[in-house]
Amino acid sequence: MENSVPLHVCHVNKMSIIINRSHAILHSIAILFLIHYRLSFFFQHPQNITIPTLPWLLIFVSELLLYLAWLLSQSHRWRPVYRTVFPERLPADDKLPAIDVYICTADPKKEPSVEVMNTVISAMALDYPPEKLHVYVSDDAGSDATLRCTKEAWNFARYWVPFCRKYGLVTACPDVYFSSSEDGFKGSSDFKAERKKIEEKYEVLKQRIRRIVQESHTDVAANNKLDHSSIIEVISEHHKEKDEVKIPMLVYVSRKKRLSRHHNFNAGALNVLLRVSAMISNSPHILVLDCDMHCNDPTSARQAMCYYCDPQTSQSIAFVQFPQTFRNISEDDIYDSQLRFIFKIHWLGFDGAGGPAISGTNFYIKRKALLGSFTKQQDLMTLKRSFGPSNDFIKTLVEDYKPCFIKDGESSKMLLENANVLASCSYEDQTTWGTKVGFLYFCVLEDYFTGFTLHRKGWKSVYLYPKRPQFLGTATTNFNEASIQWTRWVSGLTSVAISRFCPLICGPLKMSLVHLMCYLEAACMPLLCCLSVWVLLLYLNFVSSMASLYTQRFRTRTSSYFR
Ligand SMILES: O=c1ccn([C@@H]2O[C@H](COP(=O)(O)OP(=O)(O)O[C@H]3O[C@H](CO)[C@@H](O)[C@H](O)[C@H]3O)[C@@H](O)[C@H]2O)c(=O)[nH]1
Repeated sequence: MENSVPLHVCHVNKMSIIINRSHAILHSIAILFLIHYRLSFFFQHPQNITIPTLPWLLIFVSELLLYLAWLLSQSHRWRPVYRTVFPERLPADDKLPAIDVYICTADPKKEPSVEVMNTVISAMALDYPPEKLHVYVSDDAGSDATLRCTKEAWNFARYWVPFCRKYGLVTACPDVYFSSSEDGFKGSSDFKAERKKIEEKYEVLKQRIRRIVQESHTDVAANNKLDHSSIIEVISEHHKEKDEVKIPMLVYVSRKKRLSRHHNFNAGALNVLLRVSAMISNSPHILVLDCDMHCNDPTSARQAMCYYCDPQTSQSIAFVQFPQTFRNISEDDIYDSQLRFIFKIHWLGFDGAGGPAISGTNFYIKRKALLGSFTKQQDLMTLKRSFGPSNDFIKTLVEDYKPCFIKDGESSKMLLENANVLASCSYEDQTTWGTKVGFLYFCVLEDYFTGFTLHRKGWKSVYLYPKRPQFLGTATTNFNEASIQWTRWVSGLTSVAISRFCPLICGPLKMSLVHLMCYLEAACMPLLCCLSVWVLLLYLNFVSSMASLYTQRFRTRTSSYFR
């Protein structure tokens, strides 16, 4: 495709760059003076040294750690950029590439089903050709209730999606749409009547979901979320009647789980989806969503495609990241649940340096970046060693391969059986899944580590921060939840910082120094801050023991004086 007008532009804010860099230089000069001051203490004549050396050294080490943390944090301020896209300039719908949407859920008791189904419905309502959009729900709990709710959601989507398309709704999530007064009092009488009808259907959907969930709570033989077989169901094929308006395909996937096996959390679920979806739709692009993160605006897919449809960027860009925005933020937000410092500051600088890290959810990623692409001439045995024994899956790795999973509206039984094998817990044994291909398992933050590995290999990424939030989720709002989440993130980042994958050791392959510093800052910041505090505590400990020593001496002297 040849475009005389660009599909996207990148703006560099020169003024903020000048201010940030001047501040960095001035600050560095001040730091150099401080280092000189501290160091000169050690080169004094021993007779002039009146202060004990150890506390001086401890303070100095602590300061050095904080200087290093400050230096790394400058990487985000070095070249912040923001981007604008022009989706209206995209080629015609028939030329757009297909997209698979992955929505992962793990526990129907902790993750409210109404919310999860709203995410599913909003993804189905994305403004994209329906035959090129396939939505996959991964249910790690293997819950019958979630499967039944997904079917109900599909039923509702048959009315909701055409309604959104017909009236060009800007809110794709039914719960948000109906709970706000958006469009409620405007529009023609036809629109108002139709809106009322859909709203009633939505109320029925909510009631049904709640009933299903209640029944599952009272069901004695409820599923064991840690031990169950795999289930793959193409929801749409159960409805044989022909709908006038096409809606995206919806597939329910629950991977096999056994108590004796490690399942690698979200990354494990995503890798199963990568394999199963390859057999069904094999779309070249994938949108990953957490189950509590609904599509707030239907245009995100077209916005992301502005990079993938541009021949100049399509080969190098692995993923397009959108920020995480939340709808349940309190006015005070004392724990910064919005993560403003990440999504409003750091990611803009990360983008200017080579591309942001993957943020777990809200990103469009290229299948090729995760799996590689191969020709028919590739050695089959080598591929099997890497991707596992399934011939059918290996066929899907060949570029532009289209699986014939669905024929005349029905899925092929044999391919469905094969897809179940791909979702078994032993499929990844003796393969490179999670170590070299797919989402990587090395640390609990699969997003950070997978993004870092892609950048190390030379892939780029972009950060899109449009005015209207494209995705909206629920944030942690109390101390308990926030501390659990932060503990997981910090321990994940620290495990990378102290491993052989520390960006300092294995980073500088195909990344710029500033980009490397961005990754290094994320990995090392918790460690650097803790270490500096630890050294300071050592110092305080030293000071207090010295103080008690002096008080003791003083007491002994004064008591001997009065005797
Ligand atoms: O074994 C698991 C664990 C989690 N999930 C799903 O993964 C998503 C994220 O998990 P959550 O426990 O909510 O983690 P958060 O800390 O809220 O999520 C952030 O951090 C994670 C890495 O720790 C990323 O995977 C997420 O995408 C990112 O939003 C949710 O939809 C879960 O249902 C699974 O499917 N299987």
